[in-house]
Amino acid sequence: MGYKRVLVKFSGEALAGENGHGIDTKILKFIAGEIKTLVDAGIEVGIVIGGGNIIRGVTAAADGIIRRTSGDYMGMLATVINAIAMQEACEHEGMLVRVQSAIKMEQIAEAFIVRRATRHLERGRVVIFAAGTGNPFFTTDTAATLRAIEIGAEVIIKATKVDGVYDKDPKKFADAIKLPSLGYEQALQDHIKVMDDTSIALAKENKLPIIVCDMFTPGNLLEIIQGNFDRCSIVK
Ligand SMILES: Nc1ncnc2c1ncn2[C@@H]1O[C@H](COP(=O)(O)OP(=O)(O)OP(=O)(O)O)[C@@H](O)[C@H]1O
Ligand SMILES: O=c1ccn([C@@H]2O[C@H](COP(=O)(O)O)[C@@H](O)[C@H]2O)c(=O)[nH]1
Repeated sequence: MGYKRVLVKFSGEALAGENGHGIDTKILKFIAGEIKTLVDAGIEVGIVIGGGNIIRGVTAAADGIIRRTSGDYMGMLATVINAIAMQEACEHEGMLVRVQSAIKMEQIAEAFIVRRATRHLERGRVVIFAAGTGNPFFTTDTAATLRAIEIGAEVIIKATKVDGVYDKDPKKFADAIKLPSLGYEQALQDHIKVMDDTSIALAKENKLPIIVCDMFTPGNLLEIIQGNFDRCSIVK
């Protein structure tokens, strides 16, 4: 068993590394190396990267000076910055990469066209989907789930700072218990937070399994995609 076409959503926040903001090129290089192991294994890879290392709409709008919609567009632009950085890092590792943006910006990225994206994937190119869904009030988790469904990915993998889904936030509670496998309904009822409810509902409706794993464990992504679920959680 194993997957042939996957969508991996990487944490934007984690790109910042120890700086706490911006982009740490050592982390970019590490992630590109992990993506290369998938491409070398013949897996078709779509990618979404968050924007939390630069700006989130909710935070930008917190004191009422910036409107939420503007903050969200700023957040979507942040994901384009991350996508371009990741494209560079992947090309540096020798991969063929295309960035497709949900907001038109023809000088720096292709527009998102699903048929074109799938053609790139068939040809072994990594496709990075930028600018989220192109709409405010959504997140890159939802954008990643949407793109996964559109391109016919067999799974969405949320590669983040925790190694799975817990009964409560493990970054806040030392006694949090890991849940290796859970149903969509439970994930929605418990508001697991590691993925937002909109993305879980969309995945549920389209029977798309969600895997949550640690993005910093070398070899983790390939192992999971090849069918070893020991070091992750699966929502299905
Ligand atoms: N039930 C839970 N199980 C696991 N992690 C949880 C849970 N509840 C909250 N979290 C938190 O969710 C975080 C991951 O999701 P979040 O979308 O916030 O981060 P991200 O992957 O860095 O996203 P972005 O790309 O927007 O920066 C984890 O770092 C963890 O602290
Ligand atoms: O479809 C989308 C996706 C994202 N946004 C905004 O961008 C930021 C960054 O994305 P994260 O998922 O938080 O990493 C997000 O906070 C939103 O403000 C959006 O509006 N629509």
